Amino acid sequence: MTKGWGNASKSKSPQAWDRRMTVPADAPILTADAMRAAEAACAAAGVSLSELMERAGAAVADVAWRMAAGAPVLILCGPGNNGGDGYVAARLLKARGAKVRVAALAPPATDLARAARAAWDGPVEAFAPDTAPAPLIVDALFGVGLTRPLSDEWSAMLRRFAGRRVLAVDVPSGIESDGLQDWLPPLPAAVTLALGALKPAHLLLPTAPACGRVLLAPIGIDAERRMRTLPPLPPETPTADAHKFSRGMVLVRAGPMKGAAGLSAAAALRAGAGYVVLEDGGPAPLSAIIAEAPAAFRARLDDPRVGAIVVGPGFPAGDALAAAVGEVLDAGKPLVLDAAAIGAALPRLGKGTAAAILTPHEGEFARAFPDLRGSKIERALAAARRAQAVVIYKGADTVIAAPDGRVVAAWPGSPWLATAGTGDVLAGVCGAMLARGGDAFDAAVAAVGWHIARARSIGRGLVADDLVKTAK
Ligand SMILES: NC(=O)C1=CN([C@@H]2O[C@H](COP(=O)(O)OP(=O)(O)OC[C@H]3O[C@@H](n4cnc5c(N)ncnc54)[C@H](OP(=O)(O)O)[C@@H]3O)[C@@H](O)[C@H]2O)[C@@H](O)CC1
Ligand SMILES: Nc1ncnc2c1ncn2[C@@H]1O[C@H](COP(=O)(O)OP(=O)(O)O)[C@@H](O)[C@H]1O
Ligand SMILES: [K+]
Repeated sequence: MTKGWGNASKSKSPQAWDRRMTVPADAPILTADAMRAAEAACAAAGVSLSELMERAGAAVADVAWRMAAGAPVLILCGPGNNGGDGYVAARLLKARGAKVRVAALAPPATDLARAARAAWDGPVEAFAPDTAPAPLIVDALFGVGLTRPLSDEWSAMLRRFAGRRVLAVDVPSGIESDGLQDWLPPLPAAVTLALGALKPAHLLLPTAPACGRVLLAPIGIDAERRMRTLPPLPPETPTADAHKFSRGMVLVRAGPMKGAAGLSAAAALRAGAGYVVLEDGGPAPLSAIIAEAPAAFRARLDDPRVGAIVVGPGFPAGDALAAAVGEVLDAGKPLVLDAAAIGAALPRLGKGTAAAILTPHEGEFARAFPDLRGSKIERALAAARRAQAVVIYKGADTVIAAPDGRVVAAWPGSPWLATAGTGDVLAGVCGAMLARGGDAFDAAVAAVGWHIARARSIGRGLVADDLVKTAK
């Protein structure tokens, strides 16, 4: 990833988390290249690009109409097709009776944008340092075609509108949509209307907070579903004939910091595992956890009812961890590997080992996969392929990736999770979801969804124990 904040962002501090930062659930995500391929497929299937732009502009006009609520609108148009969407929206808003002004940064440079400009019958101002603002600004300057940071001059012109309500078309201008650069936009948006699909930058740091509330206008693009946003949580009700072992049995291997493994074990129980065994148990938030001495725990590794083993929480790197990881890998059961257990297991993963979920945070990821480059999505995918395991690359912008190319981006989570021990909880929840049987990627997605939903329902004052102490 390119370091430095680009010209646009020198004076910016991170935006406070805001409840209005939302994204649609289970929505497709496309890179700029994939977007262009989808656009070409549409054209091949008989939907013209001008029809796509008309649909995009109509969706922008709809959202702008509601946001403006009768107040004047200023639409800023760039030279490309993002600007084209702006001209279409201007025409449709004017036809609905809205008070619309258009200011252009440069003349239209594509055939589509030229046609959209020609169909707008109102005046076009030059976007300049003295352009008068309006209560609603529609940012249609640059979308997925941005190839370099905005100039200082344009950034300053945009910054003058800070504090106004801003609707960004596709992405706030200045953002590199694939999430490869950390350029921040000079004018963050209250609402971003993603066209056809969400883009990685809507869901990854540092750009996601600047997109505000992200809405999706489908516009008829047939986006493949390999990459998507977090789906709604599946129902958790046990089947009528459930018994404790059919709901999944989870083993949690403890290290020297026993509280961490205790949290994982409690989380596995709370997330629906029917039976949870904690090796050499120390303090644990729930007394329903079965604590066993190391010898008895080792004997358990062969128990055919075991659905998943969790190792890593509270277990620093060293010989003891290497031995513990070796034993659980030999057991051939589905695994959750957290913290230093990831690096310890890596050389053996994918060589006939059972399904595994790895749960690295940023530092652990960098230690285990120091050579990987690209966006967080690309790095998570490359790690998953290398380890032949599902990777939950944690953080405020958690990304879940599978070796077969599936990705779920979980932005926005809950910032109340930024407290010690919540990663131990996530590892235990992964254990519960994995122990149900089924696909490890689906288990990881369900675990992240459970974790975030639980954190949101608790909110202010959350400590890791709260995630597991009560059913609600
Ligand atoms: N795909 C779809 O299905 C649909 C896409 N649609 C819309 O199209 C948008 C993509 O349009 P796009 O490809 O024309 O690119 P766009 O973002 O308008 O910018 C390109 C222009 O900006 C210029 N330029 C770039 N960076 C610059 C900089 N820093 N400073 C100055 N100039 C810079 C660049 O010039 P160049 O780099 O060639 O010098 C070029 O002239 C997409 O986001 C969506 O809104 C919808 O209409 C419907 C369906
Ligand atoms: N700002 C944030 N927004 C959403 N989730 C967060 C944020 N900060 C941390 N998290 C989540 O909290 C958990 C923290 O895990 P980790 O760093 O391993 O903590 P620990 O090792 O203390 O248990 C992860 O699931 C991470 O995704
Ligand atoms: K834009």
